[in-house]
Amino acid sequence: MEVIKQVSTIREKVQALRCGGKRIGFVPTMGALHEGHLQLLRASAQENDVTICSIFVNPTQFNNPDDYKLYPRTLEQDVELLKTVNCDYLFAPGAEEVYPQQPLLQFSFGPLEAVMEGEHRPGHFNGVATVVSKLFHFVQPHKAYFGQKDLQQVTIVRQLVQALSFDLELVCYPTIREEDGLAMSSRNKRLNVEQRQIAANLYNALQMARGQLGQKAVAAIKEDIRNYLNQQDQVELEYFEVADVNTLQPVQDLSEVQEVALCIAAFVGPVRLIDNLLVNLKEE
Ligand SMILES: Nc1ncnc2c1ncn2[C@@H]1O[C@H](COP(=O)(O)OP(=O)(O)OP(=O)(O)O)[C@@H](O)[C@H]1O
Ligand SMILES: CC(C)(CO)[C@@H](O)C(=O)[O-]
Ligand code: BAL
Repeated sequence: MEVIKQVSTIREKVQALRCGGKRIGFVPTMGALHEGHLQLLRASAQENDVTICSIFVNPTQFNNPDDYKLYPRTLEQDVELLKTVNCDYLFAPGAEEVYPQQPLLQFSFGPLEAVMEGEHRPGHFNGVATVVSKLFHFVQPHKAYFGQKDLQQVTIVRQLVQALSFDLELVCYPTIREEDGLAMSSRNKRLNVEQRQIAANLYNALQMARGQLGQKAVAAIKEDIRNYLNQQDQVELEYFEVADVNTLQPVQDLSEVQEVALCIAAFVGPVRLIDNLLVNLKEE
């Protein structure tokens, strides 16, 4: 596997690959790789001639300076993991490569960014859209791989791809979980042993909500989830939402939708985690 740090080098490499008729799969990440990332990388290696992974902890998408400063960075370990999944190139640029000038772009995703992560992390999706657009230009993938754990992100990126006519296929893979149900996440590395155990309650809460869907009104389910998580030490719920899976807008009346996304964001100790479950109401 070749590690590339410069934008000019990745551009040259990609141009040569495309001229040679190679199909490029791309997995953008912020590193501290885990099985969730590896699943995306394996899929890319299977479905494309060449796989490029990027690792860039993108400053413009962090609304909280501590979150940026403390984000896990494990590059050496990541390189070893990437070799195990047949990744061909790691693109790991510095911030000065990606942002030679202050980015001034303003994206607008309408109602999609007014809820959940967009509402609670001001500027977050502007930063994601900026860096993903740049990465797509640098890497020019035929296929780009994202995870369902960041459901709102993949929905926004889908809108971005359409709006800017990126010539690529976007694919989304299901959330990989630990044995107790906790969604794998790089930020889990910041949890201490006690917080790591407590964190599984986010998944328990989602399962509890799923079980109540046919029995209770949305408002009552939300109240139960808030009460359940309030009882847990070191957990502070930021939001729990029942959203239409297509628009991610809050659902009041379950009879009006076919499939919902149960979405949660909560602090466990100092670490903010998110998770979601998709539920097809007609199949429940
Ligand atoms: N548990 C998971 N299952 C499937 N895909 C995942 C999982 N965790 C992350 N991904 C996907 O991997 C890609 C890179 O994500 P990222 O590097 O931010 O990792 P992360 O684990 O989501 O970290 P964090 O949530 O702490 O930022 C994203 O498309 C993300 O949705
Ligand atoms: C897509 C992404 C790599 C953009 O920085 C990031 O938001 C992530 O890792 O999900
Ligand atoms: N994993 C999504 C990117 C972020 O939390 O900033």
